[in-house]
Amino acid sequence: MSIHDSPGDAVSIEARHVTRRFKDTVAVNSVSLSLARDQIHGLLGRNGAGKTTLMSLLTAQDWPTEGEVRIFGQSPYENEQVMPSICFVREEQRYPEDALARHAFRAASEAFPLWNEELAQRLIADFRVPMKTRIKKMSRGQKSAVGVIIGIASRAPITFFDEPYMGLDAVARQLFYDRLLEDYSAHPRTIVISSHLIDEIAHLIENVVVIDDGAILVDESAEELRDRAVTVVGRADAVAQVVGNREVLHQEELGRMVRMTVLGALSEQERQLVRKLDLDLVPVSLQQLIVHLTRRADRTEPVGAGVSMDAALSDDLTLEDRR
Ligand SMILES: Nc1ncnc2c1ncn2[C@@H]1O[C@H](COP(=O)(O)OP(=O)(O)OP(=O)(O)O)[C@@H](O)[C@H]1O
Repeated sequence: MSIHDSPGDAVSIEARHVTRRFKDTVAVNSVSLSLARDQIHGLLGRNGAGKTTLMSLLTAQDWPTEGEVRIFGQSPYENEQVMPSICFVREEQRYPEDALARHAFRAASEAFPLWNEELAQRLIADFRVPMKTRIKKMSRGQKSAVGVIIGIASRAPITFFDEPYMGLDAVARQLFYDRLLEDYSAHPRTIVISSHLIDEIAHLIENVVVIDDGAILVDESAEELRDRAVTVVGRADAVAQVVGNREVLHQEELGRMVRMTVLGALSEQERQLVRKLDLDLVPVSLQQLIVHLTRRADRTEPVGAGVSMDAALSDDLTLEDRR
């Protein structure tokens, strides 16, 4: 029995007050995080927020300046039980000078005990990976496809994808999402994806982690997060009546019609009003919500000292309170 088979442990990776400094830059600032096992986590944040650094720490590819990372309850460093459980697909993966795709796949098949060759072959055909071209000479999208295939076919109990879509066209990205979800459903494991294309991966992710300026801003289920805001569509005067003085995240107008996304769930009474006024409620876009939260954090100091998203999103605050 390998360590990830051990029953009862709901957490696959835990970070305790993890800090990573590079000279004057604090890339990750006292982050504490527990990643539930067998879920797909989205790691989101702006450029330079600390995503790649945090991923390197959580996969034990890098050492924290302070704090501790535990994987399946163990210290991962030079731990031969833990390391084969982790596959980290980086944006800029380096391969040996003369390597062909088959060399990379063979190395992965040797490194990851749960590697599935049949799945790998199917993905190679799906992504049309040229098998006779050196990886170095491949296009960006083809290189990304090699990484994505390794990430999926490794079936590693912990798989990280750091912006895996670089250079992949829309068809190939969709293929990646579909194949990942298919294989994850049949073989659940812990997956962490960092991406700027939030709405593209929104349907995949079950838990959302947002990092900003090295600190965790949001760590909650995608469902809970979505429930914190609502989009109301219909006649402008009727929409205004329903949303009251809630904070507006986004608004689009088309003549007398308006589509307004506001913070704060609707009460049953307000839902009745929505029906009476013939308005529509549509699910809120995760991207809009996260863009808003990140912008808010930029305006509100200091994030690390407890200006939590709970406060930012609290239904109890009036617009005036928030200013
Ligand atoms: N090796 C390094 N040496 C010095 N500074 C670094 C190093 N790696 C990262 N940083 C700094 O740490 C901060 C976080 O970088 P990181 O690459 O983790 O961000 P990111 O969220 O992945 O960004 P992006 O979305 O642009 O890829 C940045 O300010 C970056 O300049």
